[in-house]
Amino acid sequence: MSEAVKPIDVAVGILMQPNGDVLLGQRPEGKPYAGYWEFPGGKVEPGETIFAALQREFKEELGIEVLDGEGWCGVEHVYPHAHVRLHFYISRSWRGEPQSLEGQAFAWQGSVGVEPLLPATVPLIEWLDLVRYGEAGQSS
Ligand SMILES: Nc1nc2c([nH]c(=O)n2[C@H]2C[C@H](O)[C@@H](COP(=O)(O)OP(=O)(O)OP(=O)(O)O)O2)c(=O)[nH]1
Repeated sequence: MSEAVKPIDVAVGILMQPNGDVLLGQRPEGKPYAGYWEFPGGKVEPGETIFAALQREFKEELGIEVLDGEGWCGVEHVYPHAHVRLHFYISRSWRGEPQSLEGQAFAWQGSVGVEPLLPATVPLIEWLDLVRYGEAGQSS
């Protein structure tokens, strides 16, 4: 079973504007979970640091340069297609305007209204609201 398989490291970036809005992208056709929404990112390549992978993915997917990032949390998830270990970073500092270089849709979101989200990302949204808006921002 999958416990013998080494998880695949994935670098995931949450770009956060001063008002708390965050950037989500929609997975393109041809990938597992096509059409699902996610925070931009991708697999870490051999020999690459997580943050370097994050910078490379943002350049490739969105044409922006991530200048700074703070490791936020790690989540492991076993999908039918892969066992992934997600490394989430929050970045408040980047250069350039996101462009859809791989044909994917993307959207800045305050309270996250796009769906469906990738299953491993769903629980993050509630935790993220605590980072963005504090306890007072919790609706229930
Ligand atoms: N980018 C991203 N990936 C996520 C999130 N949540 C989540 O479960 N994942 C999973 C889905 C995938 O199994 C994996 C990311 O791999 P990917 O296939 O998108 O990576 P990649 O762009 O390097 O893909 P490729 O080169 O193989 O085409 O992480 C998330 O919020 N953002």
